[in-house]
Amino acid sequence: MSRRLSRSQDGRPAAPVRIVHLGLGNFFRAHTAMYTEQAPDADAWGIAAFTGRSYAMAETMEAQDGLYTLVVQNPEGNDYQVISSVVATHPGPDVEQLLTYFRDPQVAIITSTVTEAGYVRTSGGGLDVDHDGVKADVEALKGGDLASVTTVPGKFVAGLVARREADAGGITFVPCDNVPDSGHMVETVVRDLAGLVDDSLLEWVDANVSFVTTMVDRITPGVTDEVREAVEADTGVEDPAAVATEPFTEWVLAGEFKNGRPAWDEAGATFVDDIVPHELRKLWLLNGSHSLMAYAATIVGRPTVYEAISDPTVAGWVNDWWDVAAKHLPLPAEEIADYREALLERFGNPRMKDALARIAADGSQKIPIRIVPALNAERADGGEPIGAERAVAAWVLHLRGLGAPVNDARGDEVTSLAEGTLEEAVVRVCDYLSIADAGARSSILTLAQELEAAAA
Ligand SMILES: NC(=O)c1ccc[n+]([C@@H]2O[C@H](COP(=O)([O-])OP(=O)(O)OC[C@H]3O[C@@H](n4cnc5c(N)ncnc54)[C@H](O)[C@@H]3O)[C@@H](O)[C@H]2O)c1
Ligand SMILES: O=P(O)(O)OC[C@@H](O)[C@@H](O)[C@H](O)[C@H](O)CO
Repeated sequence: MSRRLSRSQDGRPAAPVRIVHLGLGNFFRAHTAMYTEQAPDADAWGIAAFTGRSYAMAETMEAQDGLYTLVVQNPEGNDYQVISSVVATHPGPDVEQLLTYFRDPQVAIITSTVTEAGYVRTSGGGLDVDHDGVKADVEALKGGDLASVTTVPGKFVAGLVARREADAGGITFVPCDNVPDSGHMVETVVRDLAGLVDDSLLEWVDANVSFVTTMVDRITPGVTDEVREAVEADTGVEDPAAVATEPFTEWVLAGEFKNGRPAWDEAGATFVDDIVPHELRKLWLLNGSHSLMAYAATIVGRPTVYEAISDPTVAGWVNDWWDVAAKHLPLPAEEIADYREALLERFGNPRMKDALARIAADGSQKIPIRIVPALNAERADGGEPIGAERAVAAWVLHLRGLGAPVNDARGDEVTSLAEGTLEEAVVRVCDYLSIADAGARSSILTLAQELEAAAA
């Protein structure tokens, strides 16, 4: 007879809320919440977590007092750990509750994993002021109706307005999405929005708010019934909030904390002054090859990372891309070689069922930062970055309906780029991605034709 998790039965008292998290998804449960759990001062740092737009995970976790099972899928078998750092869960639309936390001087940190698209930016990196949700948030904030905001930047700014009114002191944003210079990214959207609704907030932000940049790494697939069944069979717990992940984990942070932080360093996180090499290593080598496989490997009938990397042709494409990226990474060759080797091992973990359809989502936010910088840099150096160009070619075909389905925050805009003949599609997508080099465009067309011919 299986049981459900509960704090009283599992002997896990709840810590006071000092961290608020936006985006109660799989990755947060596998990574950020786990670091807080493992910090030696975890009993002082409880997390209140909000879902995005839905209610489901908040309700599921509330029913088990925020506890959940973390499943580490080692190649040789699972490890199970009950995580207790999440002490309260709330549906994303409950902005009143979010404001209550912002008004609390004890709350010191706002973490987020809301996907790249959640920060509602233009391709230039600023707040997308033409976005309908942002426009509505501007009006709500101007009218003092803080609880009506719906976008993530809207929630951040509403929270800061509430915190200033409550004179609750310093606070730090710690975004944990796969975005380079993520602290600066959040600072930009917050400042852009604050500037539109209340200029005086900017000065208060200068004095009271800091933005920490992070590099986060732990491959966390969507949860399957197989995972939940293994938890029940092996631990006797029926846990609808269980999440499965790989053994590897990394968290690198840079920046100042205004109001303290957990001893995450003692739980394995690394604090650095210069985060750029760490970000680029991970974003280009791991996420770049992920995106390449998500588009190219699904076209040739490989639906998961494991199946893709086990196919020598796809593995060759990944290596082609890594060869391009390696030339433009500001890192010692040996470090890059070690990371490539480790990635092959991680991708080759047969127990991880990581669907490439998950990774394919929101390519409009990912291809420009994961692939295009190295592609353009190599062309500018007179090289032929075929490994990068193949990723773009595959994305063009993906937008034309081949391979993984399109699920993109800018779906209408980017699929319309790929209409018409393949030649027209390549030109429009290259314009969109700022790939101007004629040789690159011609190579992308040839590679797209080859991939189309190889489609499963
Ligand atoms: N899964 C991984 O392997 C992994 C690893 C490193 C980093 N990340 C980062 O974490 C992010 C989330 O990944 P996940 O696996 O937790 O996904 P997930 O789908 O499990 O969770 C995403 C969360 O973000 C919310 N969300 C989505 N779009 C939003 C929007 N437009 N506005 C507000 N909230 C929104 C969702 O409601 C959900 O709570 C990724 O986009 C990535 O940047 C993921
Ligand atoms: O999470 P996304 O959507 O930004 O990217 C998909 C994957 O590349 C990503 O989730 C990786 O699994 C992760 O970044 C590994 O740390």
